[in-house]
Amino acid sequence: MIDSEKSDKDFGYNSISSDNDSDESSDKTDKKSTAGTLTPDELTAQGILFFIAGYDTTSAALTHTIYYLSQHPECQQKLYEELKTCDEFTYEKLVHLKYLNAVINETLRLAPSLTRIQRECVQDYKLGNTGITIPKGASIEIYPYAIHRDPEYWPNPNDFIPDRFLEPTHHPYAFIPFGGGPRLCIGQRFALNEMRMCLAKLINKYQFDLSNKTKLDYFTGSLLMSPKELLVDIKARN
Ligand code: HEM
Repeated sequence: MIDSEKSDKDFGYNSISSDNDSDESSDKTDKKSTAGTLTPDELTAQGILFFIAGYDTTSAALTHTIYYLSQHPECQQKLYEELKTCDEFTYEKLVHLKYLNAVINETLRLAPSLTRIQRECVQDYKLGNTGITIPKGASIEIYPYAIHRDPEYWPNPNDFIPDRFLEPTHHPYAFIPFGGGPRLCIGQRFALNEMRMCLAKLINKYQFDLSNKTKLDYFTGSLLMSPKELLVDIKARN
């Protein structure tokens, strides 16, 4: 869906933490890595990033999916019916379940785990015919949350309507839960597989309903849309 073949230069910007500047923020005493190697600081940073980027994002997305499905029992039923048509839950089979994928996409549209993507402009860049020039050095903040709810691209933008992803016609950059360009989320495929498997197993066995304790509160002060907890009623299906 996203043209990740395009280079950042096509858009006039580079990722903030590009290879060239990655050493600037690290301890001056830390040895610079040479091509093909990582310093201990870089290894630690990558390890921490994988925990934050790889765990919290997916758990937030799964929490939101259960929340929306509890709010919309008709969508949950439709998903359950689709799952019943699948003889075994394998990655290969789940990837073809259209409604399951639509539910996940619609969840990531309404609640993109990462609300903000950052870039730094590396050269003056004219923004089409808008008359706006982004100056070199400017920090660029891209808000998937706002783009995903723009009524210009999404009719009834605040409503949970998985069907809109069955035959999607949206502009590719109107849906960017995993970012875009060369720094697109490296874990996108893994995360989607993980979510498909987890949801298939959960919805196949259990029914989730809103309870009078259901309330979505978020941890604040982070880039992540990270729910504190989700209390819902759970019934085992027969
Ligand atoms: C639903 C789950 C996930 C969402 C919504 C998500 C979203 C994102 C977004 C928006 C970015 C920034 C992309 C950009 O700057 O253009 C990103 C980067 C990244 N993600 Fe994910 N992510 C998810 C799961 C994962 C998983 C499972 C992993 C690892 C196993 C992962 C690893 C990373 C890493 C390492 C980066 C930095 C890539 C770079 O700067 O080159 N993410 N993710």
